Amino acid sequence: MKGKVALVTGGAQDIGKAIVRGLMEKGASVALIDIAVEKGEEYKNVLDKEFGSDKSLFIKCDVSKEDQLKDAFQKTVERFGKLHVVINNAGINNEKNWEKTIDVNLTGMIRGTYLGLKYMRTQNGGEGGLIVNMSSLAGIMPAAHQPVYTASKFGIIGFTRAIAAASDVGQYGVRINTICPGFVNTQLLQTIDNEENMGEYFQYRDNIKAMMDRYGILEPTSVVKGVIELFENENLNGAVMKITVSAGIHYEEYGPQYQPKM
Ligand SMILES: NC(=O)c1ccc[n+]([C@@H]2O[C@H](COP(=O)([O-])OP(=O)(O)OC[C@H]3O[C@@H](n4cnc5c(N)ncnc54)[C@H](O)[C@@H]3O)[C@@H](O)[C@H]2O)c1
Ligand SMILES: CCCCC/C=C\C=C\[C@H](O)C/C=C\C/C=C\CCCC(=O)O
Repeated sequence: MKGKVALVTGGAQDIGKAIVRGLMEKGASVALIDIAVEKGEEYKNVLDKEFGSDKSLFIKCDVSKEDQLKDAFQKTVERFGKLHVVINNAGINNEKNWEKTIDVNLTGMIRGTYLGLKYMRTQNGGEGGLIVNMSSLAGIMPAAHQPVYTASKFGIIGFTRAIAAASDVGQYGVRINTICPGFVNTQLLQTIDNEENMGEYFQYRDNIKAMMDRYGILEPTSVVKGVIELFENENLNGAVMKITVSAGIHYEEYGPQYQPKM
């Protein structure tokens, strides 16, 4: 990771914040992109003291806004000269304002992938690299009280597997993966206690809490381990990583995939 440049969306808090630190500890320079300005600037100050002020960059950006996301990628490359790792991690849980969930979780992630490819594809003068799109176990097993969150996370997996195949066929030099964690101990889990997020599914919050008790809750560091594994193993393009308390890091197995002839 030494000499590599990474961009992490939703990097000011919880899973994204832990990934930023994990990549910097391995020697990367990191741009953390987040809508939360105070948290982002505060974290950047902490990182400056630990790693040096030239090693990270905070950029205020709403990933659902095309211009802001384009600008964030451009600023990252202007500042660090290149780009090797993109972690499209920013995500929300809002079943009431469900269109926003699609805008942030799915549209933002698709745009983040295309922008990553723009700067990283070898055909464009990039040095290749890795894109990780944060899905969820809810992208594999439908979560009854999160239908739109589930749709966004299924969409991330479908898009990522398809674009990873395109990268193979087109020899982009970029590996593209999804990570699907089970419950992780973050502020996102607090949203189930909020009617503004859950809408009509608010009444089922105790069922969801019972699931958390049954399956257990991961710490963000487990997800960091997943990212490092995907960076270090170059043979996993398109793989869908699952992380659970009971089985740790493992991979979803799919049937044969349509593969155009080269
Ligand atoms: N916590 C879990 O149980 C869990 C499980 C599986 C997957 N995930 C996924 O992991 C990712 C991170 O989740 P988390 O639990 O750390 O959530 P979190 O709410 O704790 O943190 C999300 C971060 O994203 C930022 N963000 C939100 N909307 C944004 C936007 N429009 N533009 C830019 N930044 C934005 C927030 O400010 C925050 O810093 C999400 O994609 C989530 O769906 C979480
Ligand atoms: C069931 C939905 C809970 C919604 C809580 C709010 C946001 C959390 C989102 C996470 O991405 C949900 C992650 C996983 C839910 C699906 C399966 C449960 C875990 C099963 C297991 O660990 O083996």
